Amino acid sequence: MATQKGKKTVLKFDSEEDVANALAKYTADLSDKFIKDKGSFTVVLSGGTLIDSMRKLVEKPYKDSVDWSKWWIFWVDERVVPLDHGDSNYKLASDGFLSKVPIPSSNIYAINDKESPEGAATDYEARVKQLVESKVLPLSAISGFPKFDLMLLGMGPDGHVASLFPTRSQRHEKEGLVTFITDSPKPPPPRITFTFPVINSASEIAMVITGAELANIVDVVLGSGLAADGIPPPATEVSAEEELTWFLDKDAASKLETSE
Ligand SMILES: O=C(O)[C@H](O)[C@@H](O)[C@H](O)[C@H](O)COP(=O)(O)O
Repeated sequence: MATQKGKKTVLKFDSEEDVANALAKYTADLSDKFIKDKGSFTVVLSGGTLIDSMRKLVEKPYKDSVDWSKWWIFWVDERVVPLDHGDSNYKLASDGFLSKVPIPSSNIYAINDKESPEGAATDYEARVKQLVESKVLPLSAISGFPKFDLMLLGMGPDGHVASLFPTRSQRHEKEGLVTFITDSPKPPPPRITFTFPVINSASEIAMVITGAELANIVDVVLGSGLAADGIPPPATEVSAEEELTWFLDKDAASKLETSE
């Protein structure tokens, strides 16, 4: 299957607040576009600070202007803990975002938290495949994998995205849609995660990266692409079929060459 990488754009903002404002407009504009084009908007969330970065989306004008009834929500990775556990990405998103906008609950795809990590990955993959069957999710004409409209991703200081870590095998998974890990270097250990073939089949991807603690890895990923240990950080593998957009605040971009 031919691979095609879309456009890559790097946006730098003076503050995290400016990133949040820009992310809200970007997401609302994509919502309008996809709902106009195909009647739905499929959005894949990360955990971590991303949900806080989405806070402007649940304020005016977007709270009232976005057609939330046409949104479908998924997670790019999830910790295999009860959905009401403090470590759950579902709980994080529910408390900070989903409880504030009227997305139909039947359109929100949380993991089956009664399963083992392997069982939860198998279950999530089956449910994504069912949505392809029912035409909610198209298949990418390039990769043949399910194609989500928008993925909102964070990145760890080691350059991990989702739960695809530099020294773990899951980053190399090329067949399955969803895999699992039981020894995540970032706690908690048990997680499920979309694989790179699914991530990189998305139409649009936003990498939302703020804070000085990520400045080094941002310079590696957007600069040399090689970390000190010589291992390419997983974030260097991220691409979108239409556009990959990096949203950086000044602190996260502080090590980038000014010419970037
Ligand atoms: O489940 C998770 O932990 C996230 O999906 C993870 O991939 C996160 O996006 C990065 O670790 C960045 O986390 P921060 O945004 O908190 O820095």
